[in-house]
Amino acid sequence: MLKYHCLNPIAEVGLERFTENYTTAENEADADAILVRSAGMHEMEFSSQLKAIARAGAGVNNIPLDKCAEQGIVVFNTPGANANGVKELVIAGMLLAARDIVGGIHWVEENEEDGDIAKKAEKQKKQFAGTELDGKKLGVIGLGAIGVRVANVATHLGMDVYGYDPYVSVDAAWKLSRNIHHAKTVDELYKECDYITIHVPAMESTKNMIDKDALSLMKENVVVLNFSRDVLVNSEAIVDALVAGKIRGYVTDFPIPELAGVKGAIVIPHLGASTEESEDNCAKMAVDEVMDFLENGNIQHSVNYPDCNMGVKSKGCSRITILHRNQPKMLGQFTGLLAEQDINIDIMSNKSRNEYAYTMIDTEAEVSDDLYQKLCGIDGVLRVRVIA
Ligand SMILES: NC(=O)c1ccc[n+]([C@@H]2O[C@H](COP(=O)([O-])OP(=O)(O)OC[C@H]3O[C@@H](n4cnc5c(N)ncnc54)[C@H](O)[C@@H]3O)[C@@H](O)[C@H]2O)c1
Ligand SMILES: O=C(O)CC[C@@H](O)C(=O)O
Repeated sequence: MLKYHCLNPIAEVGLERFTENYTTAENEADADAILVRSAGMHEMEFSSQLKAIARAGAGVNNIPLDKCAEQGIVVFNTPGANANGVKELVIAGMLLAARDIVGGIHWVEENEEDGDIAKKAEKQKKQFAGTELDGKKLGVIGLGAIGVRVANVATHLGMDVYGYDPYVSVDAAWKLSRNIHHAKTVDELYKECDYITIHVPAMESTKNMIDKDALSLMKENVVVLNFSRDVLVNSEAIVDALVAGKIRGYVTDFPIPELAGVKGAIVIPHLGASTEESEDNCAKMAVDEVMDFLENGNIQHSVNYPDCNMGVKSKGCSRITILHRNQPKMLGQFTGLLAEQDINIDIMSNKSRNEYAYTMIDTEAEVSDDLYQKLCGIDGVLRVRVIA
C-alpha cells in the first residue's frame, strides 16, 4: 500500500483519483508522497520513505528543491492549472485600482441605515470616480501560463499591451496574441505603461526586480500589480512610491505588514488560485503526477529532475529507475552491472537537467537484491527504485 500525506487541504476531486492501492499517512514521515500548496517546507526533515512532493500550484519557492534532489525526492508542480483563476483576479485588480470601488462599497456600508442613502449617494459618488482601462497601456512582465492569459484578455478590454519575457517558451509564444507589442527590455515597458503586472517565479534572479530604480523609470500615476510573490517587489520602495504619490496604486495578492493602511495599496489575501476550478485542476494534476511516478517511474512536470516518460510499465517486466548526478560514466556503470548479471535491457531512457539526471531501464529479468545494492552503491547515485 502506498501512502500520501497532505500538508494543505487538497481538493477532494483530486484525492478521489487515488486508487485502492493508496491510503493516507497520518504523518509525513510515513508518506511515499506529500501533496502541498503554500505550506513552507524549508525547515522540514524528509524521511527516506519520501519519494515525491507534488505542489498543487505553480510557485515552488516554499520547497527546498536542491535538498530534495540530493535526497532523491522528485518535486512536481502543476503548470498552468490555476492560471485562469489568477488571470481573472488580475483583471479584477486592475478594475479595483482604476476606480475606487472598494471606497464606494465601504461608504454604502457605513450609510446603510440612512433612509436617504440613494439621494446622498448621487452627491457623494464623485469622490469614488476613476478612469477606464480602454486605451491604457498595460505592461506584462513574464509571459508564461498567467502572463499570456492576462496579456491576451487585456487586448479585448481595449488595452494596448506590451510583453517582456527574455525566456519565453515556444508554447507560450504560440498562444500570445499578435496584438501584443514585444518589449525588448523591461525598461522600455516601465517607461511606456500605465499598468504594470509581474508574472515571473520568485528566484534569486527575480527578487526585488521592481525596486527603487525600476519605479523611478515608470510614468507618474502608474498602477503596479503583483500576483506572483511578495519578494519580487521591494516593499520599502513601493511604500515610498505610494506615499510620495509617484504611483497611483499597488495591487498585490501578498499581505505584508508594511502595506497596512498605506493609501493606494489594495491588498488581497493570496486568493489568486482560490477558485473551485483552479483548486480542482491543481489537485487532479498533482495526484496524476504522483501516481504515474510511484507506479511507472514516469516524471512529468518536475521542477528539480528532468521529465522522462517510458509509458505504463508492462506486466511481467521490472522497471529500474535511478535518480543520479549528471556526470560522466554513469550509464556505463549501470549497464555494466546488468551485463555482469546476464540481464538483458528491453528499453532504456536517460534524461538530464542541470546537475541531475534520471535513468529508466525495463527488463524481463528478475532484479536481485544484490544488483539493487550494487546500483545504490555507485558514486553519484541518489536513489534506486525497482518497480516490479
Ligand atoms: N497568486 C497566486 O495565487 C498565484 C497562483 C499561481 C502562480 N502564482 C505565481 O505566479 C508565478 C508565475 O506563474 P505562471 O503559472 O505564469 O508560471 P510560468 O512558469 O508559466 O511563467 C513564468 C514566466 O516567467 C518568465 N520569466 C522568468 N524570469 C523572468 C525575468 N527575469 N523576466 C521576465 N520574465 C521572466 C519565464 O520565462 C516564464 O515564461 C508563479 O511562479 C507563482 O509564483 C501565484
Ligand atoms: O495554493 C494556493 O492557494 C496558491 C498557489 C499559488 O501561489 C501558486 O503559486 O500556484
